[in-house]
Amino acid sequence: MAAVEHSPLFETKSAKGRVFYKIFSLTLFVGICFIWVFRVSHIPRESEVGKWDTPSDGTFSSGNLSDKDYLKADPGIEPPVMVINTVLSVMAYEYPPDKLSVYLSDDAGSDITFYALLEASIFAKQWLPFCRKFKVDPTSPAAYFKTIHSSTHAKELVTIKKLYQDMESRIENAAKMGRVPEEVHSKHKGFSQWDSYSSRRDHDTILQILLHEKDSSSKDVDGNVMPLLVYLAREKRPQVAHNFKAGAMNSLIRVSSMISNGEIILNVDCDMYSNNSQSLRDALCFLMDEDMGHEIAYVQTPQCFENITKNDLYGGALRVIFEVEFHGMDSLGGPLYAGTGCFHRREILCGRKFSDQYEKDWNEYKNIGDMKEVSLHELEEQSKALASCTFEINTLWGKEVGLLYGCSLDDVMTGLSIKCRGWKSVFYNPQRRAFLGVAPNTLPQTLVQHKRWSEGCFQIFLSRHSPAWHAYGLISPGLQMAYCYYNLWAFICWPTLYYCVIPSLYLLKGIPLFPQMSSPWFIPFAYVILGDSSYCMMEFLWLKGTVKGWWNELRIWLYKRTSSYLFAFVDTILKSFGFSESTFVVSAKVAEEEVSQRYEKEIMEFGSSSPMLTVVATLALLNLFCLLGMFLKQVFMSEGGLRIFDAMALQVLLSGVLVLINVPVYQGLFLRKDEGRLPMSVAAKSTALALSACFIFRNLTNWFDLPDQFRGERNTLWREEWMED
Ligand SMILES: O=c1ccn([C@@H]2O[C@H](COP(=O)(O)OP(=O)(O)O[C@H]3O[C@H](CO)[C@@H](O)[C@H](O)[C@H]3O)[C@@H](O)[C@H]2O)c(=O)[nH]1
Ligand SMILES: [Mn+2]
Repeated sequence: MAAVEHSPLFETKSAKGRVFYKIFSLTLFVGICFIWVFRVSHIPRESEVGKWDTPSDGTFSSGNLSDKDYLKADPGIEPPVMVINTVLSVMAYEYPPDKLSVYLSDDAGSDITFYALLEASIFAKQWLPFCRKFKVDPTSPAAYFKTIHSSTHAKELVTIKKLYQDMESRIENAAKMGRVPEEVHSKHKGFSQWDSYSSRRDHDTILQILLHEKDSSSKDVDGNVMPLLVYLAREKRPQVAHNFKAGAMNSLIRVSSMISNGEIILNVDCDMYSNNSQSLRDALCFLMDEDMGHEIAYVQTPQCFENITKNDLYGGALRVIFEVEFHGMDSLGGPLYAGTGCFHRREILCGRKFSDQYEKDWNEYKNIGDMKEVSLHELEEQSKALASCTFEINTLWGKEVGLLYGCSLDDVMTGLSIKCRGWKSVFYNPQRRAFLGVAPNTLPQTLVQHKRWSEGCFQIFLSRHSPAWHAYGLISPGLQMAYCYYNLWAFICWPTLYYCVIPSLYLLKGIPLFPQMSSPWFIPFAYVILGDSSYCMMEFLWLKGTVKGWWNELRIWLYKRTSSYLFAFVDTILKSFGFSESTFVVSAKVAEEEVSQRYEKEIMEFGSSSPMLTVVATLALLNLFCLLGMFLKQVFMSEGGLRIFDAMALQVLLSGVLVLINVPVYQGLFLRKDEGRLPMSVAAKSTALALSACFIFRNLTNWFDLPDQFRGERNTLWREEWMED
């Protein structure tokens, strides 16, 4: 630990093996150039199809500032107990509590979430002193109780655990019943705010200050002040766009400016908790650094997850992004704003432009809430107006101020616009994870999440903030490229789909698309394929992944590209023509017992039927049919023997790998009986689609090939019987 504490704040280290890396990437690039040359010089012309058939070608100082933590929730899928664990974890930061304010944004406006927060504010009176006394970390009670097995303070532990469990069961009961216990309801005036509530999309602003210095009861059991705690459900009306998470964040920014006006804003998703009670102080070190701090707009921590299994079936750990790519971006001006676990300067988030003269006098800061001689009730009423759904009309909120609207990745777009205003960001990746969250634990959820991400990325690419053109000259070219790399995710669906479909169909027909093994052209193909896949695997293993984990990630890589990215691409285009509306599909955070058990066992969960799963299953079957078809023909009809494997080695390899990687899909379609299998409807649709693709393709190309029907030997061997269909 000592070594960690004394490591410098800003340090630029060259990665090891840079020379090797440069040579390697250069040779890969040369290989790719050869492949392009091959492609261009080997385009089949219709009348030449026969030719293709022949096998020949082919440090911290505590200033007078206050920090706040923003969280948001939706009680159906985001259970209140999880949300209050997030809240409690950040309330217990090792930081002067009088300078810490915690706000919970509840976008569903649920009285049960409010009830849970009320309970949490009472439990916190015991929990915070307990954390201080025993140096508890993680400070999320649920997570702490899970990790602690033996302790020197067994008695206290038993007591606090019992308190927690009682609270938990009260909240869970209320959630199960769907209403707050009558006696609680009548005791706390806060609940009366729900009297005029009609639905989660139609209600007034609900705002309640649960803990505040001015309130004498807001002290913990040791008599210490507690962090400020506020519940907010912004006003929502069906006819007014609420702009999802960005809208919620902007309401919080305004409301908090009235109540506490902390200089630094930390935002955390409701499904993450603080796992490192020092991280707040560490992040402040970057922002308050005398030499560099004035350039830094935000400090981003990596998104890490608590529920990743050994071989990470859904590639949820995002290892390469957070352990390699973000560090790389850090040297080019700083990482993306990833939406959670990020410490912002309030004024920069609110639109301030960079200037060399920008200097922050941290001592100048005054807590606005304290300055006002108003009662808590008045403060609440005044703040409510700031969360009204019409407040932003004819203002720059969402356009230049606060989080930007109109994109499913509002956070990444906001981060980019901050960079374009001249600021830098910092990637802070402490050894002890700063935050831990919940990664999706079913395939459909993973695909939906990646669809939202890739769609948002593509929207940014096409928007007026595009890193490709708008950012030109405003951020470094390297950073521009890095942003474009993410922003063009959706576009990669096309080449991936091409490689999943066309070579296999041509394999079925016996037409080589790649050079044969004995041709010199084979070398660049083999080099690029082997070089790239072994490098990716090594990188994955360096990042403490397993070989199976790498294989799983490769599978998810494929599924994302062929389904999430495809749908994201199409949706983005439709949206840009006004044919479809923005949505934010909130990720589920809890799963049924059986689903969780399968997740622990790393059995792929399909469960529901969705167009994305149909695409995945269709491609899996298409490859299976093509490969089987090819083998059958080879065994039963061909006189060419194994020559096909020389002529079409790469196609056989590609189809073969696609079939192997899709084994969980075949199992889900035909072999499994549990609830997590692929539904019958998907099985029927995908089988029909894959078979029709094979037949249509055969007939189509036969139609093209008719004049050459009898030209090459292979033609006669490979085209025939299938034509009877
Ligand atoms: O209308 C909305 C929608 C979402 N949220 C909150 O936004 C957070 C993130 O939503 P979640 O469903 O958990 O999405 P994830 O895909 O898990 O989140 C990742 O991706 C999002 C962008 O797509 C980022 O904003 C998140 O920070 C990042 O963790 C949660 O706390 C939600 O309660 C709202 O407050 N209002
Ligand atoms: Mn989430």
